[in-house]
Amino acid sequence: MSSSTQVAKPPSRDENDQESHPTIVPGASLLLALRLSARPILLIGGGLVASQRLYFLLESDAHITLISPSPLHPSIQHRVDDPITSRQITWLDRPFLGREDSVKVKDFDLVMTAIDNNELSKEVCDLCREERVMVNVADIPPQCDFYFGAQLRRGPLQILISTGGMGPRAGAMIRDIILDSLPDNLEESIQGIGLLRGDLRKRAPGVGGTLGQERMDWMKETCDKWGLDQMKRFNDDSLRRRILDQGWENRKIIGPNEIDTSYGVNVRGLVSLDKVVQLGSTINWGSAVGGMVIGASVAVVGTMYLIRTGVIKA
Ligand SMILES: C[C@@]1(CC(=O)O)C2=NC(=C\c3[nH]c(c(CCC(=O)O)c3CC(=O)O)Cc3[nH]c(c(CC(=O)O)c3CCC(=O)O)/C=C3\N/C(=C\2)[C@@H](CCC(=O)O)[C@]3(C)CC(=O)O)/[C@H]1CCC(=O)O
Ligand SMILES: NC(=O)c1ccc[n+]([C@@H]2O[C@H](COP(=O)([O-])OP(=O)(O)OC[C@H]3O[C@@H](n4cnc5c(N)ncnc54)[C@H](O)[C@@H]3O)[C@@H](O)[C@H]2O)c1
Repeated sequence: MSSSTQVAKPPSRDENDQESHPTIVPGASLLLALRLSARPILLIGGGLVASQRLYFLLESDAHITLISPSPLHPSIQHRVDDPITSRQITWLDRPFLGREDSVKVKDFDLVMTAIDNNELSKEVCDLCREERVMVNVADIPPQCDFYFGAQLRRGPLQILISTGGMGPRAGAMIRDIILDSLPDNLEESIQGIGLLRGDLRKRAPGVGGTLGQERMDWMKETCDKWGLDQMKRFNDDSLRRRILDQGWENRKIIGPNEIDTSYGVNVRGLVSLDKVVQLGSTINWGSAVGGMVIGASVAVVGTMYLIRTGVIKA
């Protein structure tokens, strides 16, 4: 890693941790994930660049007011004609008139222009500054409040590459390198961890405080212990229940090798009877019932093991 590499890492809670005060290297963009569901967005222009903007706006569930005279780029026309996506688009088939236009930038959360008219782009930009509306001007990067970037999406995972306006093509190439190096089934793992977080929040609701801190610490350590690949197993309802019963309820971090698949009998060597009894006393039996179908078959194997090792008399 080169000395100028910045790994985005928030300051830690440890006040003595030197990494809590990383050097500030100015000039970066603030990378965010905008949540635009049903938000009004103004898109001016109907060519190739506007068609790319429209695609990402549709995926983010925004409502787009599109101002551009016919003919539209075929991909935009397709979205306007498609009954599913057309609900998200209000198309005004005419040129935008700048300051004189009846459509006002102040009525939108974001404005994007992708037109082949530099003077009009500057005017749109001025209007947005006056109203403090964030604007992307495809043909004048220095006037942009935000840039697009090369993107990839795999289910809930989204990655955006920015080169700070230096080399959009290089950004796309870097995106392809990342795409090739991503492990398979990543979206399944992310889905799984989302389900575990959801279940944990049901057991330990609320915001902040000691419980919130415990919840975050437990979640962090559990993620680290399972690792990205194994997290896909969290999609299994009964496994999640067991991790929460055995781990969270006892404030313990249970890894993939320690998960007790039978509740009463740990097939991986928890053969001491007091441990079995101890474990039994901490079981949330209500939740355990759901895990019984899978647990039962493993318990048979486990019981035979205990018999063979002499812990249980046949
Ligand atoms: C990443 C991507 C996302 C997207 O647009 O959605 C994107 N440009 C892409 C492609 C691309 N754009 C251009 C080429 C031709 C080759 C070339 O010129 O390099 C190619 C290559 C191609 O088409 O493969 C021409 C170009 N681009 C800009 C200008 C205006 C100017 O520089 O003056 C001109 C005309 C220059 C001229 O006339 O000479 C400006 C911007 N383009 C940005 C993003 C922002 C900075 C991103 C960053 O920081 O990396 C920024 C600053 C503003 C913005 O658009 O937000 C998308 C790839 C997505 C993908 O493939 O997935
Ligand atoms: N940011 C980027 O990634 C990127 C990439 C390539 C080009 N560009 C720049 O973006 C601009 C748009 O590129 P393009 O390839 O989409 O161009 P294009 O010529 O395909 O499309 C321009 C569109 O703007 C519409 N338009 C013109 N005047 C208008 C007005 N007054 N109101 C509404 N719509 C109007 C046209 O009808 C057309 O649909 C160009 O200036 C280009 O230099 C940016």
